[in-house]
Amino acid sequence: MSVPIAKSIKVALLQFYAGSDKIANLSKAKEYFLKALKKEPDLDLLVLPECFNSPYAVDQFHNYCERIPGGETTNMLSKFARENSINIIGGSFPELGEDGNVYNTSLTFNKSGEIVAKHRKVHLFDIDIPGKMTFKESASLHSGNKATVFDLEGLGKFGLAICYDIRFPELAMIASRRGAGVMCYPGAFNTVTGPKFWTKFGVARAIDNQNYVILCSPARNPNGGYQAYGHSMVVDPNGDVLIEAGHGEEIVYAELDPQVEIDARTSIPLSSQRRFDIYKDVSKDAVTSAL
Ligand SMILES: O=C(O)CCC(=O)C(=O)O
Repeated sequence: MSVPIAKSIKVALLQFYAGSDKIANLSKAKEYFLKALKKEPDLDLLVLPECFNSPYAVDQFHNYCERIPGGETTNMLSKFARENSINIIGGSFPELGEDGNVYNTSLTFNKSGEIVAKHRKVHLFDIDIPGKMTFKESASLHSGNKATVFDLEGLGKFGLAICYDIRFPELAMIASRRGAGVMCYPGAFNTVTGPKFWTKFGVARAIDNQNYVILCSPARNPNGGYQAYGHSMVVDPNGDVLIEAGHGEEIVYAELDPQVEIDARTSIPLSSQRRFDIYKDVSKDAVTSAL
């Protein structure tokens, strides 16, 4: 029986908002890292929100984008992870790709500061709810073209996607079929769709796949611009919300217990009851998780 998460994982979700000064945003991220580690020195994992080094605005992404590796955001995250021997899921920030296009990209670093995962947001946030919310990421961003699943040494297997990606259950399913025990979404829902959907998606992806789900949002910015929903949360494999932030700047902490996941999967054994023979019109990925 493979074990999706290898040990109890102590995680901190850093919910803060970004301003227009990129260097100040990076300093703020570092300040929040240090705050979290001071409060909980034995943390295994730090998680940042979507677009933590720039305003969340389609006309701004190209002003903040940088190369990976080599850019100042990647360098700061890598250095902090290495110097503090801590794993970091680095929210997301605008990446200048080798093709000259800009992507909304999330990096994960291991304790040695190495990049172990890179996810480019696959589903761009293009919606129009008349009079309430219009957003068109595709006006300035290009989309990624792969699902992201990776190992964090000593902790287990993770899936990673960004915000709007959560509306497409396939990415989380692929991660789960490949053995992930945790699905993480840095995400910046807003005050229109957040109250209606955010928690439901977190719970749905957890129950669908019987894994932990981490949602990490920016805080609401009192100085205007895009208003994120906040409410960073951790949901357990039974769909119970373990911890939930408000909408201001704060850090929330949770512990992911492997036994809860094992119990959920063994008592309701969805993975052995799946009928891939009748799902032929839905993508089917390699199955490596035996639970
Ligand atoms: O799906 C939603 O309602 C919000 C998505 C979003 O804000 C994003 O993808 O950044």
